[in-house]
Amino acid sequence: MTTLLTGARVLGGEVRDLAIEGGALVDPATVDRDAAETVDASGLVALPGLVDLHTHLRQPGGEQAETVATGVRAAAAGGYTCVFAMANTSPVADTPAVVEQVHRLGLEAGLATVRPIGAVSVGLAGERLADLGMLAGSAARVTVFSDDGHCVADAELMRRALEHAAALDAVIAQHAQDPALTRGAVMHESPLAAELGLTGWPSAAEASIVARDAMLAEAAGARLHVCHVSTVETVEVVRQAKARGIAITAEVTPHHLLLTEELVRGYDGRFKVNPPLRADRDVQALREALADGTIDIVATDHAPHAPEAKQTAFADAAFGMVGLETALGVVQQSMVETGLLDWAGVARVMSTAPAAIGREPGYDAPLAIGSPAHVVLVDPGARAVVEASSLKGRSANSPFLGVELPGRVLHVWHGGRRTVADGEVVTGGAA
Ligand SMILES: NC(=O)N[C@@H](CC(=O)O)C(=O)O
Repeated sequence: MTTLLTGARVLGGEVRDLAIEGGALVDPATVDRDAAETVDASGLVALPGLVDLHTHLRQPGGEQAETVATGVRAAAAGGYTCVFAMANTSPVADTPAVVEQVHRLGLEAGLATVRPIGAVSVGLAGERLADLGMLAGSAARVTVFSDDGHCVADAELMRRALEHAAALDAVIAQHAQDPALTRGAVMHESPLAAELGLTGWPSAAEASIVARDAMLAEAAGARLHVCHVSTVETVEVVRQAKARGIAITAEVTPHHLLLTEELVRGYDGRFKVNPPLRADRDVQALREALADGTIDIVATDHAPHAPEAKQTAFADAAFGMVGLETALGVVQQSMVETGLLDWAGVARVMSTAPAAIGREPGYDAPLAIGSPAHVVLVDPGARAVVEASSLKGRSANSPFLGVELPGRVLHVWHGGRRTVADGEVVTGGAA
C-alpha cells in the first residue's frame, strides 16, 4: 500500500508531497496516484517522528502509574516514534532480563520503538557498576545508561562508568544533582522558597556535578549526556565544556522551557519535579541555549505518578510530571512562536539529535527519500486546552492541565505504519 501526503510544509519551509511505501519514504513522482491512499496535508507541518531520550514507562513495578503499553500510546499521541525508557523501574533495569522484558513489551505494544536505558549502578544504589557490556550486548541493545532519579555521585564510579561506556560507544546520561547539597530539597532555592517555608535546591547542586563530569568525560574520552538542565549556571558549564571540545550533550525538558517556580505558590504537587521549576532568568537562558545549540535536545522526562503520590502535602509529593503528549505544543509555544527555532530546528532537537545521541538508526536523514517512514503531521494553527480526560497515558499529573497549547498532532507513521490518524491513536496490535 502506498500513502501519499499532499502539500505538507516540510523542513526547509517548502511545500511538497511525501509518499510512504513498504515502511519507507519513496519518491512521490514514482507513485501511482490513483491507487494510493491520500492524506491532505495542506496547511500541516511535516516532521520526522519524534525521539524521546528520557521517558519513564514505569514497567516493571510501577504499573499503577504507567505501563509500556499505555506509555507508548501517550508517546504516539504526542508525535513520538521512539522513546528511551528510563531504568528506575522495580526491579531496576540493571540486568539483561529486565531490559529485554521492556524491549519485548515495546515490540508487543507496537506503536513506537521502545529502547530500554540500562542502569549505571546495580539497583541504582550508586555503589557497584552494573554490567554495562552485558546490557549493551543483550537483545535489547542498550546504548544509553543512566541512574536517573539518582545522581551517580561517586566520582570513581562515574569515571569507571564513562570508561566502560566509551568502549561500548554508549553514553552515560547523568542526573546531575549533588545529594549533599539537596537534602530535603523540594523546590528551587530562592526567596520564594523561604516565603513558602519549603527547602530549596541550589543551582550549584546541578552545575557542580556537570562541571565534574565534564572533566571526567574528557579524561575518559567518553560521551557524557546531561539530563534535564535547569539553570543558567549549568548552561554556562555546558557551554564551556563544549568550547573545550568535550563530548558533552545536554537536554532540556518542555516544562523547564515554559514554567517557573511561581507555580509552587499554590502548594500543588503537580508542580513538583526533579530538578525543580526555576526562575524566569533560567527559563530565558534555557531557551537561548536550545536555540544556539548549547543544549542539544528536548527530552520530556515524562514521569507518571498515580494520584495518591501527588495529592498530598507538597513536601511529601512525588517528583515528576507527564510530558509526552504536550511536549511538541510547549516547544511550539516557547521556541517556534518566539522566533527562536524554526520547524527544521524542532526536527533537529526533538528527533535527529536525540536519535544520534542514543545511536538509534533511521533518523539521520529526516523526511528524505529512502529513510524509514517515521512521519508526523502537525496542525500548527490548532489550539486546545489540555484536559486530563484526553491524555492517553495512565497518569494525568501534567502541569499543563487547563492550559491552552498550540499545535495538534494529527497523523503519525512509525516505520510506515499509521499510529495516529485524525488525532486518535490507532489501536490494533503490534507492528
Ligand atoms: N523527574 C522527576 O521528577 N521524577 C523522576 C525521577 C527523578 O526524580 O528524576 C521519576 O521517575 O519520577
